[in-house]
Amino acid sequence: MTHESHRVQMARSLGRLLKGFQSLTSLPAMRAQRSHPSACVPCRTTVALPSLFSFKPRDFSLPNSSWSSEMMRLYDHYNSQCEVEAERGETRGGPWQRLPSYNRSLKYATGGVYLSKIIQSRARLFTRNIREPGAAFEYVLFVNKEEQRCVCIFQAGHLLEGPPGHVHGGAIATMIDNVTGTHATVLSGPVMTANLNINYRSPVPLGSTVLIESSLDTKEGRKTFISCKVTSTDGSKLHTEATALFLSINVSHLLRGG
Ligand SMILES: CCCCCCCC/C=C\CCCCCCCC(=O)SCCNC(=O)CCNC(=O)[C@H](O)C(C)(C)COP(=O)(O)OP(=O)(O)OC[C@H]1O[C@@H](n2cnc3c(N)ncnc32)[C@H](O)[C@@H]1OP(=O)(O)O
Repeated sequence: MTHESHRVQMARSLGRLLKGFQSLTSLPAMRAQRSHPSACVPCRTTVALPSLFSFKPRDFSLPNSSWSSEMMRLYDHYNSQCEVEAERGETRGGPWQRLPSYNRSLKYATGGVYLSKIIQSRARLFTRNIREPGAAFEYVLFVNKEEQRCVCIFQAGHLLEGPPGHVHGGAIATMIDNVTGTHATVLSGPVMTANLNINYRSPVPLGSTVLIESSLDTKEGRKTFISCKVTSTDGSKLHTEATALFLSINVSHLLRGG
């Protein structure tokens, strides 16, 4: 296989992946697969995966034993407001949809097994590359398409320390980029971060659970502008504020190395 045909195949694979990711929010239902004993929401169903996934990879956005009771309470709160499948495949109620989260992109895309062997065998999504539950980034994202906003429930583990007892600013920036970037992808398809502006207002205690909320400011041509804030779970404390600009890209942009 020539270098050029590798690139073409990878472009196709990435294109399918991004399309699949975006179409997730328009699937009949983003059903909750629950694995935590204390979770008690009415919809006990399985996760809907896009057809491009050839087998079931681990969905990191589902509860695990490291999740605090506050993390579980908020997960249940949003999960219980998620779209559920009613009879005959129709959907019922629920303004929110939970976004599943995997640690390898290409491996699970059609053709990705081949590509992953050559190019991507060791690549992992930055925020999902530590196996020990609770050690680093524990989070789940919910999207509200009508209100064009996202909510992420984030529990910061002990490996994310910056100032003693508090979360590293780079880890907070990573999560803001992750949440706003995912939100922009849902709204606009393939994008890359062009600008990220962050004001750190108060430190985030290590081990705590916080809310990261993002909302669409405006879309202008290829540009998607998003605002974001990190707060305590009761909303009383503002930890961080950010604005971000995402530019829509053609996937070939990634293959050219930018
Ligand atoms: C990739 C898709 C991933 C999707 C995954 C789906 C599966 C989901 C799984 C898991 C979710 C995880 C989600 C994580 C998300 C993380 C996202 C990141 O961290 S991305 C890495 C950091 N970003 C970079 O490395 C970009 C580097 N920069 C570039 O590549 C280029 O500069 C780029 C693409 C941003 C723009 O380049 P140009 O050539 O396409 O566009 P030009 O012509 O320069 O600009 C177009 C317009 O935008 C303005 N512009 C460009 N940069 C600007 C800036 N920094 N500030 C303000 N305006 C800017 C320009 O002034 C111009 O505006 P006028 O059309 O004239 O009005």
